Amino acid sequence: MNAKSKQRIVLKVGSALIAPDRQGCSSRYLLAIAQFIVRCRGQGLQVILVSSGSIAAGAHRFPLRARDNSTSPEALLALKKAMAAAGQTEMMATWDKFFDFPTAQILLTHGDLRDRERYLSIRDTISTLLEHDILPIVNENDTVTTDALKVGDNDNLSAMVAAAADARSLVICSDIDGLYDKNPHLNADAKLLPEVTKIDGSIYAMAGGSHSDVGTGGMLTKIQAAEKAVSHGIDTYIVNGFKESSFNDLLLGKSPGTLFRGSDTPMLERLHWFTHTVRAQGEVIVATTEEVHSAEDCANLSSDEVLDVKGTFSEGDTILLRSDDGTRLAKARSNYSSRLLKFIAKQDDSKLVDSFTHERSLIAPQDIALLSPKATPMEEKS
Ligand SMILES: Nc1ncnc2c1ncn2[C@@H]1O[C@H](COP(=O)(O)OP(=O)(O)O)[C@@H](O)[C@H]1O
Ligand SMILES: N[C@@H](CCC(=O)OP(=O)(O)O)C(=O)O
Repeated sequence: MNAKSKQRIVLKVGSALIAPDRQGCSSRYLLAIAQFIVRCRGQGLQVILVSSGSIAAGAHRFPLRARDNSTSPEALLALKKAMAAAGQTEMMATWDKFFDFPTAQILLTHGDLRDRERYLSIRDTISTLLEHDILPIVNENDTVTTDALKVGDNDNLSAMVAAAADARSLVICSDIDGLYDKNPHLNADAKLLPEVTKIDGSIYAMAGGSHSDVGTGGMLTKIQAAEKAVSHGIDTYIVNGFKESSFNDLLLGKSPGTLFRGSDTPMLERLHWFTHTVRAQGEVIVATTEEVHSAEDCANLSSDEVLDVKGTFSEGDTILLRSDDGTRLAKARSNYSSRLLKFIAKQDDSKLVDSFTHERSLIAPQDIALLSPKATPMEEKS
């Protein structure tokens, strides 16, 4: 990590702040956020903005269709994508008006981030923009995404971007003060957690979904994002973006909401990308947990240890290694397609198996990430 990139901050802004009334973009909350960005840059920080809100901002362009209850799910999805396309330009124009420095639009899908070559290209572009004092504004490319291609929410996207940019901190601006021990919209006695030192099942259990009709994911996706970011050494804040005081506090070095402190022992860059950004396209079931203890065990997996192959994947795709009792063991890259792997695993003829595997192991040794046995929702999503 070079010293310069440690000065980077990623700011994620939720839809409710962009278009609070679904009547196009509003400067009501964005002014304070824009001032925060200007002041961060004034302090020598490089800022990357991850801005949600294209759908919320574009909704008012489709008043009749959006209110029509008879619209099919397919037509609704097409409508959302059209709203995103129309709203994205409006949102970029709105942000642009606040600044006397240039902004640049970056639209990404998960398909871009999980491909190593494209990922590295995204990283280079972000760095080049920052070196030229241009503010990158990132959003998911909602118009082209499908279920298989999308990240699905901008909390996780912002953590992936923060890791790619090697940021020092990630600030997630929401419509609430931070993470509470239970959903405060449903529980009057909910308490705010000022700091979370360890993200485990008990933290995920506190998170509920979104109550608004513009937010995506609620607290669950924010915790997933924090888990991704802290393992990269990135301090992650969830703050209330409606309150100007949140930004004043942050500038004074105070945490106005919930802080998840970045790990002192961050994962290696490629391993982090593989663990937290790439998703598995299929599963390989092995006989017992005992067989996979280390990355070396994975790399040496033999065909008779493979019990089953699930899903359809190609050579070079990422797979999840699971034991037959369901334990998640590792994420790894397969050297074989699912069809060929199934065929090899079924063979009793060891000579035939050897003819396939003597030059190439089943699992590619350079990309293996061991997983903790207790799956968290973050891992289930990866
Ligand atoms: N434990 C919790 N603490 C705080 N908010 C929670 C919790 N569980 C669920 N929520 C919901 O998450 C919402 C914030 O997420 P979301 O609606 O997706 O907004 P954003 O647009 O900021 O991403 C809160 O307003 C609240 O309704
Ligand atoms: N990409 C979508 C936003 C998705 C999203 O995560 O929204 P939010 O929960 O408001 O941050 C859009 O621009 O409308």
